[in-house]
Amino acid sequence: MSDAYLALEDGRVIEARGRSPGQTRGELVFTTAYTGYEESLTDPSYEEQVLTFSYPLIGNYGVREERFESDRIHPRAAIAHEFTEEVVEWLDSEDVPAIDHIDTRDLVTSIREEGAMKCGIAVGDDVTPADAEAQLAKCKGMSEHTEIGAQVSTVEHETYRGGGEADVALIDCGAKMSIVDSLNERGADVHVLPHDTTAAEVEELDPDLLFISNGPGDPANFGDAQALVEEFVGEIPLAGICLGQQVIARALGGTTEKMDFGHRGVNQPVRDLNTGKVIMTTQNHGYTVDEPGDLNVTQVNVNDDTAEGLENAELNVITRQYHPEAHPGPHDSLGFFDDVLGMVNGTEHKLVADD
Ligand SMILES: NC(=O)CC[C@H](N)C(=O)O
Repeated sequence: MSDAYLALEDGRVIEARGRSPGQTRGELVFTTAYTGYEESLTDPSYEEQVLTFSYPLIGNYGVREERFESDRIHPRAAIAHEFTEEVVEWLDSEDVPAIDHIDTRDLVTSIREEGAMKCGIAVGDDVTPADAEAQLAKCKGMSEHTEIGAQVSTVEHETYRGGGEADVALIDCGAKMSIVDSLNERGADVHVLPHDTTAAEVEELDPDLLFISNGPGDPANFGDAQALVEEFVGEIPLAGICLGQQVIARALGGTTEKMDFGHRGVNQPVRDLNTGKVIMTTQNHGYTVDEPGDLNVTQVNVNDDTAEGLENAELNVITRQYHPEAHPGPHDSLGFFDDVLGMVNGTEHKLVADD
């Protein structure tokens, strides 16, 4: 155990119990997910953020690598009311500072009232409140992380075979592995490509579908992915999840904006406007599509009416703001991947023969 301080943008410095040492900073956000801490901590979309778990006990069913969504922990620090020893060992092994024995109800209420805010954290035997404040002073806003794509994306083209029924070019803006798995399970081969892949490189691959992944930070900082969408829309089917929806909307004349505190959890209600049906979804985002451009809003968040699903049937584009791949969370929306691959089967662009 060691000293620990959390300095907030609202001027407060909160004392906590230190569990994993270090000094860092990031955008302070919270998730209401009551399960799936391994998946959340390895979700690349949390890069440059400090993740607060509102659920009070984190780590109660251990740490298993097969549940990881990427090869490392992405939040810069983690906060809970209580972390188990096993999860603390994992955080410590990756040099990710962690604090607990903190009133997370109060912290979450502050974030809800004042919005996601910058914070500084100092954990160690001799740290002082001034150390946490010094970290806060150096903290950048999410939009200022202009090179965040390079921090999370693959550098090399990697192929994950699923049966050869379609070739999907997945632009890795910080992709969760479950997206690859969901496509592989449905027979598609997935080519995971760097965030700054050029149109010429995509043309050479000649995929059946261009898929823009989830990812951290401001979608405005993913200009290369946006350029690909602008290049290939109407030529091949397009799909996107979370940041992918935002990038595709921007490419098709839409706009995005920062939300106050975002949506992070595993029980966000989404209404489909065609069927009237409400499903429970997994979410992790702080930006949202404001104007959808050439896309139609097909699904909305029940709590705040923000755009959760966008489509353009003529151009063969389907996107979701939430995470249909789950991991963690409910499986209500796995059918999204069938709909996406259905666009491939329904078009003449299917290049890989079935038989
Ligand atoms: N999970 C994601 O892809 C997050 C998208 C984007 N970084 C946001 O915060 O809105």
